Amino acid sequence: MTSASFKLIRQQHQKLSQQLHHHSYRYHTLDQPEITDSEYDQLLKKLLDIEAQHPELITPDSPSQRVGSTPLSGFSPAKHVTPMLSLENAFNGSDLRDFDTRVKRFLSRTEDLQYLCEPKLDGVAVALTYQQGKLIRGATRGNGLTGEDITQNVRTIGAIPLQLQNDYPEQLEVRGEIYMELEAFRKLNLQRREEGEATFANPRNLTAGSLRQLDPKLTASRTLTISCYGIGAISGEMPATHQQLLEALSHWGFKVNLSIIQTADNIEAVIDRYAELQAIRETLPYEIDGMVIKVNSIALQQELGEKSRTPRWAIAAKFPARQEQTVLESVRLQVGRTGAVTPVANLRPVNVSGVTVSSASLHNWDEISRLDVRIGDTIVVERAGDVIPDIVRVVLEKRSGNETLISEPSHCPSCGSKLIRELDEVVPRCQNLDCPARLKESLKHFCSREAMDIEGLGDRQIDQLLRLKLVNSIADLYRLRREDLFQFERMGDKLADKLLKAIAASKQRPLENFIFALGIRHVGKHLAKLIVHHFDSLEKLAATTTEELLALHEIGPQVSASIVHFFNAETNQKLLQDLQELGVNPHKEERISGDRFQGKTFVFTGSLERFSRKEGTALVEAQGGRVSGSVSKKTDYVVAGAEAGSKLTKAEQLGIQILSEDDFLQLIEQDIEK
Ligand SMILES: NC(=O)c1ccc[n+]([C@@H]2O[C@H](COP(=O)([O-])OP(=O)(O)OC[C@H]3O[C@@H](n4cnc5c(N)ncnc54)[C@H](O)[C@@H]3O)[C@@H](O)[C@H]2O)c1
Ligand SMILES: [Zn+2]
Repeated sequence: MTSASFKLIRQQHQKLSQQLHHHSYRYHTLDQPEITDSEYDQLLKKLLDIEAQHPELITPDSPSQRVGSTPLSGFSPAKHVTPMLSLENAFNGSDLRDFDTRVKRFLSRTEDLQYLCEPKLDGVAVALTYQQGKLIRGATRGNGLTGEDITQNVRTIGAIPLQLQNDYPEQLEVRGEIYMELEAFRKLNLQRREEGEATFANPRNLTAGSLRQLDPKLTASRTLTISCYGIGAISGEMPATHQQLLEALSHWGFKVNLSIIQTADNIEAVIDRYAELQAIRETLPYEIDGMVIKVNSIALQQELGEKSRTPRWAIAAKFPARQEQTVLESVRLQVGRTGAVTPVANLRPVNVSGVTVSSASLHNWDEISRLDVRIGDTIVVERAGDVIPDIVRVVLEKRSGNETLISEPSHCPSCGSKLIRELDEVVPRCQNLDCPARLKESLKHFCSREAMDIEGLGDRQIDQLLRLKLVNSIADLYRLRREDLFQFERMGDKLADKLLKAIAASKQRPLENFIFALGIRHVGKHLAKLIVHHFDSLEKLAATTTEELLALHEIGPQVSASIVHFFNAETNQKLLQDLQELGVNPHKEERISGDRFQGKTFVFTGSLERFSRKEGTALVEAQGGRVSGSVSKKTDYVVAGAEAGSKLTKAEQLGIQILSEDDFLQLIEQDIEK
């Protein structure tokens, strides 16, 4: 090679390194990536390819040698006992076969080589330290050697045990991925979209943002959970295989994805499982961005050891990004119930990994200028967990010059009044309280299932009510007469009766539904529940102060200000009075109900002392859970009282989480406190 061409390669290497450092900082330290993960992975692969050809270019500060990025200074530093590493990447079967070859070349014996295939959850890595079974520290990965101490935030996550169970080791550091389920992510984004707040690009970003901020109340208000996949340190005996280690973790009370983890006896079986997992990716309740393959035997893991940045005994097989190119045809403006005007892109329909996509989120005008996206542009669209996909970037090579700029509107597309954008806001707002678009969104929200649950009043019917001018406010819903409804298209006697009945029935909804239905900014279903737990009646809530609200576990300054502001507004006071006069009488339900145990099955066994079986069952069912009489693979929790027998043994064999009576009550209370 001539010295001139080597110089060129060195320059290329330098440029890639700079780019990678920049993006790694944006992603790991600021939680504000500018490119997608797959674009980052491609850049890294280019760098690795150059370094494979020219090892002399590998310096200790090359992105290929470093994990993560600098920890944030707002947190106390948390030094790791053993480094938290990254994983090498594979993108296809051939990369996996290369991995298998490398592993076998390194090992002195390979007869009992077996792999473990785990889903690669896309969240934030944490190290949880336990002493004598008590959680004493939670830390982020940071740069691998030092992370951030986020103990206070981690403690608010219900799925992280504060106290371990059974025969736990005296010293233990567990590693896992904190993440947010898709449904919770979508709900939160929807709420933020309606309120004109910045939405999150994907659940990982949201998780990182919720964990790495200084107010534990904010962390607690976001429904995060965890999946544990390994350890950093352990006292006492180490299990023989990684699978046994994971089973032990589950036995001690950690959440482990046991049902989806599989062993594979050779690399072809691994590749089959990779395809299988990719096929079920869309059906999982959380985002996975690949599959992690680990050598199952701990002895073999130790023989293989680590490189500077990655272990030799594991690899991450990434899934391809769910991206396609299409054309942005036009932009429509949506007016939310708080008056926020947000832009949505109408796209030429395109199939993105099995789903037809015809619109994408543009988020807000800052985002539009950052992307420099214009009408007529060819763009890259990506599905990343949200119902509405994202625009990743503009394909500049395809720009013809005929594209038109997307300008920020000055007037409301619905009522024509002047829009105002406050300094700290990302979108402009219509200030007109009587704006038809705002009323429509408020009505839709008010009637929705999780709010007043008025069956038969969906989007279409609400459109008609407004068009026929039968309703000019939320209170008007309760003033509707039978004859009014006959102005509807295709309305018969039966249907009209049914609708009137549904409206009347909504007068007796639980208070938490009503508070949620009011559409107070920042008050989602979860907070509405919390508020009802503390204020017995609407009157008490309406008379509250910011100080009183701030004393509650999950309520911060923004939320408390918003609630007080809502009840101080004259129009809202009038609305509440009208509703009361019309007989809307929301009440506090005796037992706090929720959906925290939705899809979960409990089994009670042994003799229970703190509560009866019937009471226990009621508590589980109030949270949407199920109680069964026998233990099977489908059981999620076994609550064991004194002298529990065969059911307990079976649960232990199956690695099902076992709760003492106290653990169970703690689990129930956690929800009520939150
Ligand atoms: N978009 C950007 O600008 C940008 C910048 C930097 C990094 N990234 C992305 O971040 C990732 C790279 O960072 P990385 O070093 O964290 O590597 P990685 O995410 O590829 O792999 C390591 C991580 O995987 C996680 N993990 C999930 N399930 C696991 C399991 N079952 N077993 C073990 N680990 C598991 C752990 O948190 C671990 O730290 C890539 O996805 C990359 O695309 C993106
Ligand atoms: Zn308007």
